[in-house]
Amino acid sequence: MQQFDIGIVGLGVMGENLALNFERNGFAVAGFDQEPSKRESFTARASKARAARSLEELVAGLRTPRRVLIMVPAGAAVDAVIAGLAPLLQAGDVVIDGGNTLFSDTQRRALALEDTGILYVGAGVSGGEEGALRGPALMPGGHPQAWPVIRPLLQAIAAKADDGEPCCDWMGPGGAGHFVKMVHNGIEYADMQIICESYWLMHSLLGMKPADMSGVFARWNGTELESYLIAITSDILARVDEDSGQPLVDMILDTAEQKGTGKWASQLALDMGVTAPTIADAVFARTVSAVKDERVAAADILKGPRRRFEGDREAFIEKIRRALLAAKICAYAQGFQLLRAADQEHQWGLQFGAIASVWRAGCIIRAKLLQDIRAAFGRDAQLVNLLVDPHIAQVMADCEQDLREVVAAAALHGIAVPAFMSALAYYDAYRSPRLPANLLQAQRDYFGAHKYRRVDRAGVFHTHWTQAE
Ligand SMILES: NC(=O)C1=CN([C@@H]2O[C@H](COP(=O)(O)OP(=O)(O)OC[C@H]3O[C@@H](n4cnc5c(N)ncnc54)[C@H](OP(=O)(O)O)[C@@H]3O)[C@@H](O)[C@H]2O)C=CC1
Ligand SMILES: O=C(CO)[C@H](O)[C@H](O)COP(=O)(O)O
Repeated sequence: MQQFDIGIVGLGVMGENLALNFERNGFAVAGFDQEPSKRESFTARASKARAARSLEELVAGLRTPRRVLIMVPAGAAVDAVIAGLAPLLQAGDVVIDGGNTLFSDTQRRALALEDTGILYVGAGVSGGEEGALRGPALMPGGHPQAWPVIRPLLQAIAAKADDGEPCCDWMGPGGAGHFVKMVHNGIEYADMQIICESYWLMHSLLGMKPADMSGVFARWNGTELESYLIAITSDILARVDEDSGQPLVDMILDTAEQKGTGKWASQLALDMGVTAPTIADAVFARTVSAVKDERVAAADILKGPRRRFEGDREAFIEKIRRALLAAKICAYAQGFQLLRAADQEHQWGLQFGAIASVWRAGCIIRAKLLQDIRAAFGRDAQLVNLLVDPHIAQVMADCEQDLREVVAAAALHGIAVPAFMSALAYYDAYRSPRLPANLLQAQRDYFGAHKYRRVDRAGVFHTHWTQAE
């Protein structure tokens, strides 16, 4: 009997919780996982949802047009699931990949399914385990005919912003949904890194203990910085390790891992010629953390300053807060630049205000600041850079001196704050009518006859630099 509204393939952290979310919202759900223990735990947690023993059984139980959500690890597993599903489905059925898939893989898969009439969707899903269960932010994109078929279900399970709007909107055709999610994660990487750098400055420069820093982050969460990541940072810093009795954060090895979305965002920024250094530096901050043994050995060889912090500690904590706000804005500016470039290249018709809207709740980067960002794109939907919106530019003007002082203090005390530094460099470069690229062009022309353009007349020019005048 065809009784299920949606089938979910992959009942791991995300798939199982999304299934329970659909069920709570009144939808009949069937799930399948290749791992029998996952099917059992799913059946145990669900009230009416069923675990199928095969893809055939899953598909046979779905109402038409069938809706199948794939929540397996990105890459080969998605291809394997599609290969299993496609022969079982028919034209008009919808397949949604909700994993963190590279957008070009989504475009490739959509193209491969085109002749079958199966409507393929790549949906960004954010919110982690808790978000999946209680209400994630959803960023679907792909075959436009799929949207009316999946919209009622996705908008029902999505987080709701303060104004009641569901944090789920159609991003555009092709790989638009997965591209938007990748940029979300790039911003997530940068935001996490500047929060870590703030913690590290308070630890290294001010000698603060995690419990005290937890209080600082809790206080900050009552300001313009209010966000999920600031809130969880406060919680994390307050947690005591049951085994050692020490703050748990001090017992965690300082080597960061990553699954690839921040790297893709940085690679694509380079490919598209978009300046996104704070996102890239957040990725590099993870890679340098990962070479722990090298860092420990280098610490005995490489010298740095030995200074103590002298100054007003409370005033410096406030400077860090304001630097964090400025750097966070720079990270968002870079993320939206990336979206803008991709939109121009792929003609997706991305609505930047709607994207900011969707990120207001449910997702990992949810933050009060997104209200301002949404308002900025409301004032000018084609805003060339978030930084030049009048309100955002004023916030930057209010905080830029704090960012400078925090970066300067870090540099003078030998504390690595790469994301803060690159945010400041981005801001200064972007607001500079002149940069030293004139000399760079001359160097390129000198050694490679690459030519340059002049400030006083049109055309391209080459100078025989080694010939006497
Ligand atoms: N965890 C998170 O916070 C978030 C994750 N995501 C993305 O969502 C996707 C899923 O993540 P997550 O739930 O954490 O991953 P998990 O590893 O927890 O779950 C994936 C599940 O899919 C199963 N699976 C793998 N291949 C197949 C297959 N061919 N057929 C059926 N089942 C299969 C796995 O089984 P087995 O264990 O046997 O391999 C596993 O049970 C990923 O792309 C991830 O990046 C997105 C947002 C947040
Ligand atoms: O997509 C997510 C949140 O939005 C996932 O949690 C993702 O795993 C985070 O990336 P990484 O594992 O590389 O830190």
